[in-house]
Amino acid sequence: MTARILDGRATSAAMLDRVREEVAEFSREHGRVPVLATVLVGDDPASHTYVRMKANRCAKVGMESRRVELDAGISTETLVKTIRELSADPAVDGILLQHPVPGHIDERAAFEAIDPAKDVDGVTRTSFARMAFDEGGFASATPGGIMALLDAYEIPLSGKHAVVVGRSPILGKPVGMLLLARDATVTYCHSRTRDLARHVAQADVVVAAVGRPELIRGEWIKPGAVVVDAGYADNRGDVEYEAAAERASFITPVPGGVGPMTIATLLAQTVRAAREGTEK
Ligand SMILES: Nc1nc2c(c(=O)[nH]1)N[C@@H](CN(C=O)c1ccc(C(=O)N[C@@H](CCC(=O)O)C(=O)O)cc1)CN2
Repeated sequence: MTARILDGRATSAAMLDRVREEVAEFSREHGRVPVLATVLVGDDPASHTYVRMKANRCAKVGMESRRVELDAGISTETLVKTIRELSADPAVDGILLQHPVPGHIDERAAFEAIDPAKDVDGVTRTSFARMAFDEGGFASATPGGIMALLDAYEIPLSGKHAVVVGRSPILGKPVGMLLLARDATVTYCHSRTRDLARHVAQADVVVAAVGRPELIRGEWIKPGAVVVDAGYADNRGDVEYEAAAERASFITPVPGGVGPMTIATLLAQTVRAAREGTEK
């Protein structure tokens, strides 16, 4: 079997076309465009690239982005204060704090300073709980993007065994919850899992979200499985792509799979936040 590609570039482009229309409609109705504030701490080149990509995509759909760049040495208190100010600013609709922040900063405290109504990246406890209870909060951007990609290809999930490799709060954990909400049977694997290969080999759907290039060997993939690779370290996936593609029915490439869907989801959720903000 040779897998069909789950094309995140094409799917996200279609999503962004819809976002562009929604932005135009919002602008006609409210006389302004939605605003996404991005907060970046420090000099990590990859993080700078991702924030720049987000700002570029905002411009392409007619949305405004406001970039806040902070010195690597700032304290948690200063970061929290900056984010609280953005949360209180009526001109800002959505807030994104680029992960990771430098090690001395309490990232959780910084995430929690985001008003849940503006948490378009789905990183707060409130968003997580709303996701877990299926109460319509903002999804974490990458998990939301993964679900949108699976839906675009009409991949059935109900009753399927999904194995999520990784348990980070903004990726592995929430994607498992979203799969569970769609009636998949979910197994989480992580760094202490014994015999990862055995678990992966049982999966109808594999979501690789560990950030360790090619950790998942192609020969582990069950023939016909759907493989979603959310790895992005150095633009390399967590899955041994060529070998996995020989066995899978569908597979995401890296680049061109999950990454573009992450940004499209972030922007879609920003327009939604802007709309919901005006309904209050
Ligand atoms: N606050 C957040 N921080 C981080 C997130 C996140 O969702 N929220 N995810 C990652 C990084 N990330 C977004 O921030 C991200 C990574 C990769 C891509 C992407 O589209 N990659 C392209 C390839 C890159 C290129 O074209 O140069 C691809 O896969 O095709 C988007 C977003 C960690 N931090």
